[in-house]
Amino acid sequence: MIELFDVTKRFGSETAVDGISLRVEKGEFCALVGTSGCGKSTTLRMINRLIEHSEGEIHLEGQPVRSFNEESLRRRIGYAIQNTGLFPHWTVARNIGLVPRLLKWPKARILDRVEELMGLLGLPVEEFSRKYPHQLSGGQAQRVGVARALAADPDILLMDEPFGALDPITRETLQGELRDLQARLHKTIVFVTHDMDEALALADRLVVMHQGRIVQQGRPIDLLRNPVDDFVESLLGGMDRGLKEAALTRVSERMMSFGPRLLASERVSYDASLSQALSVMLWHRVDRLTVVDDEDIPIGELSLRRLLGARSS
Ligand SMILES: Nc1ncnc2c1ncn2[C@@H]1O[C@H](COP(=O)(O)OP(=O)(O)OP(=O)(O)O)[C@@H](O)[C@H]1O
Repeated sequence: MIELFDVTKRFGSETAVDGISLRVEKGEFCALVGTSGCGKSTTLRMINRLIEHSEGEIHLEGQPVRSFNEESLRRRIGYAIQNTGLFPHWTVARNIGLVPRLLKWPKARILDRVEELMGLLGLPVEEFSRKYPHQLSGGQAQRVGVARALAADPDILLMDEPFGALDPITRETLQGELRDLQARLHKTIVFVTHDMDEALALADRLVVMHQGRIVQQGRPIDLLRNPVDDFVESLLGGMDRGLKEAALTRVSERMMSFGPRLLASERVSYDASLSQALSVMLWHRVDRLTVVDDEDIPIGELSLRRLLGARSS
């Protein structure tokens, strides 16, 4: 668990972070969003003490972060950043093993861990372990960055725009993989991003910052439905909020289980989002879809009325 109590950071006369309080539960995925310069990266870096806070308290598992020495912070907190920060003259394997080496793990254990992580991040050992960062694509380099952040099996992962420089398809793939990793490894993640769709898709808790302060935080769906002011509303997509909300709702939440009836001509998975279902309806000019399970077996129906939230079909 990470807790910030009334934390302020000043750089000279400038206040970058202004009295913020935040609690990220164990295993929670928290996304920090806001306009450029609002203090997101500074907040992240105060958690692992790359930047020292000026006022307030930051706690990890109930202990002040200042009471941890450098080694135990390295062990507990992984850090991944946009341009990966990989050492250009080190191989992929050596880059991933950085923190375990600093922690003086035995060589064989480091090797095992590096290979395990390369497997986890979809980087075949034979192909990649001896490559250098300049021989990697952007997406591969980001995977190495995430593997390195996970190397010492930290409870906490801090990620600053880790997929920022990637094309939309690679980015979406890595987002999906991060979501799967999170589901399997239950890390506590604080994630900074400029991309609202990325934040909405990944976060359990969304934290909106503006000029060094937190203006609203909560579940993405709650912020979409009840933004506190015009700033939050426009940051969350203004008129597109309805589509963003539909992207967060599964077909299974709105479908009608089958009674005996005619199948609709077009199908959609129970696990698709309402925005995907709406897209299928628009594309095929139909107002009802057959809902299918993972084996493509019909299990229900979604009508446009139900998609829009009406109770009867
Ligand atoms: N080391 C520093 N020295 C002086 N000022 C700094 C330093 N780091 C950040 N700042 C200032 O603090 C404010 C917050 O910066 P920060 O990088 O945290 O914002 P951000 O929300 O992450 O922005 P972006 O989305 O553009 O990365 C900015 O005004 C920035 O200029």
